[in-house]
Amino acid sequence: MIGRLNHVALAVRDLAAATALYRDTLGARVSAEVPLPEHGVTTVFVELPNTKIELLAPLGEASPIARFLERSPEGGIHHLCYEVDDIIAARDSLRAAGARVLGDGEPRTGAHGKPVLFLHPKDMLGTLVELEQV
Ligand SMILES: CC[C@H](C(=O)O)C(=O)SCCNC(=O)CCNC(=O)[C@H](O)C(C)(C)COP(=O)(O)OP(=O)(O)OC[C@H]1O[C@@H](n2cnc3c(N)ncnc32)[C@H](O)[C@@H]1OP(=O)(O)O
Ligand SMILES: [Co+2]
Repeated sequence: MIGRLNHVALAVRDLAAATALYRDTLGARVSAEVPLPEHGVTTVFVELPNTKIELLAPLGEASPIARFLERSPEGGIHHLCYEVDDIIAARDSLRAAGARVLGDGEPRTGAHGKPVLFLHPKDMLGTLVELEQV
């Protein structure tokens, strides 16, 4: 079912500083900031040869990463995103296995314009998992 690792997401307080660290200190290629108000975050993608790092900053009052940053003020690894061929088949199979799909269970359009879903961290070894249909 799951395929390539599409990205590893880091929640950060200061997106400009995080972008400068990856661009200037780590010498990586980084995208422009992209606000995703429907997801309550602003994102920057760090392009690596074998995957991407998604830098996430809260956007708006109801950001889903706000409490994460309250718990971890320095930021930290927020989620892993795996690619799937068929997100509905994956969702239904995971539900049958007892995993909780977050939100209303319907895929939403993610940062890459593709359908995404999230699985509860408590069902995924303590790690928030995102699935992206490619
Ligand atoms: C889709 C656009 C873009 C893309 O790549 O395309 C993105 O990735 S956007 C990313 C931001 N959006 C989301 O993360 C949506 C899914 N996330 C959620 O719905 C929430 O973050 C949720 C429900 C996972 C946690 O929300 P919150 O922290 O407010 O809930 P709790 O405080 O009640 O936490 C419950 C329980 O889970 C633990 N937790 C929370 N977040 C994480 C995490 N990222 N990794 C691991 N564990 C997490 C938290 O510590 C609580 O544990 P407990 O033992 O009960 O204290
Ligand atoms: Co993501």
